[in-house]
Amino acid sequence: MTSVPVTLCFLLRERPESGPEVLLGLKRTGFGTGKIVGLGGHVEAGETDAQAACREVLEEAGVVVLEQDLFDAGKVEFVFPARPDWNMSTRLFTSRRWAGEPVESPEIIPEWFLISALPLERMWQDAEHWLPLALAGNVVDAVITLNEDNETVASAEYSFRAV
Ligand SMILES: Nc1[nH]c(=O)nc2c1ncn2[C@H]1C[C@H](O)[C@@H](COP(=O)(O)OP(=O)(O)OP(=O)(O)O)O1
Repeated sequence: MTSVPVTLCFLLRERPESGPEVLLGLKRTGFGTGKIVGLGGHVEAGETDAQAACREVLEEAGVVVLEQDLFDAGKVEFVFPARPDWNMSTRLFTSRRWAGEPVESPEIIPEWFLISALPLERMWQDAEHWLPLALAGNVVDAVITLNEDNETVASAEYSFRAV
């Protein structure tokens, strides 16, 4: 099975009054248009996963994250049996340190969400299986297989370890 390497990078901040928040965004173009997604995208030739994560966060939300401030949150394989060309091998990162305020780009309208109230009904349906684990500080190893509709979840296999 071949799969395209991609990254997702979740910026995390503390709100003393309400609790921890994560930066997600409304996808305006390309894969997942109309959904709330994590910031990220394709790993280009010659790039490491971490380099790609930093580049994508800058391109999509105008925020500077340094590689040294990324934390490994594991990986998710997205398997689309009806569209194998969509299969993605996704490296997950979190970061609590960055420079700049998120701004919208042609690709994403960024928005902070409470981790205790993730907008799961507006995200890819599979996010409920792996996103809360990754945001809680675990290293996740997940394989999500989609149904023929390329939307609903056929199976979700995962393990995780706390760090
Ligand atoms: N089932 C799924 N659930 C999910 O939550 N995220 C998924 C997913 N399948 C793919 N993704 C994410 C991983 C990756 O970050 C993103 C696809 O990459 P991009 O946002 O870069 O796609 P685009 O079509 O916009 O491509 P570019 O033209 O390279 O920007 O979708």
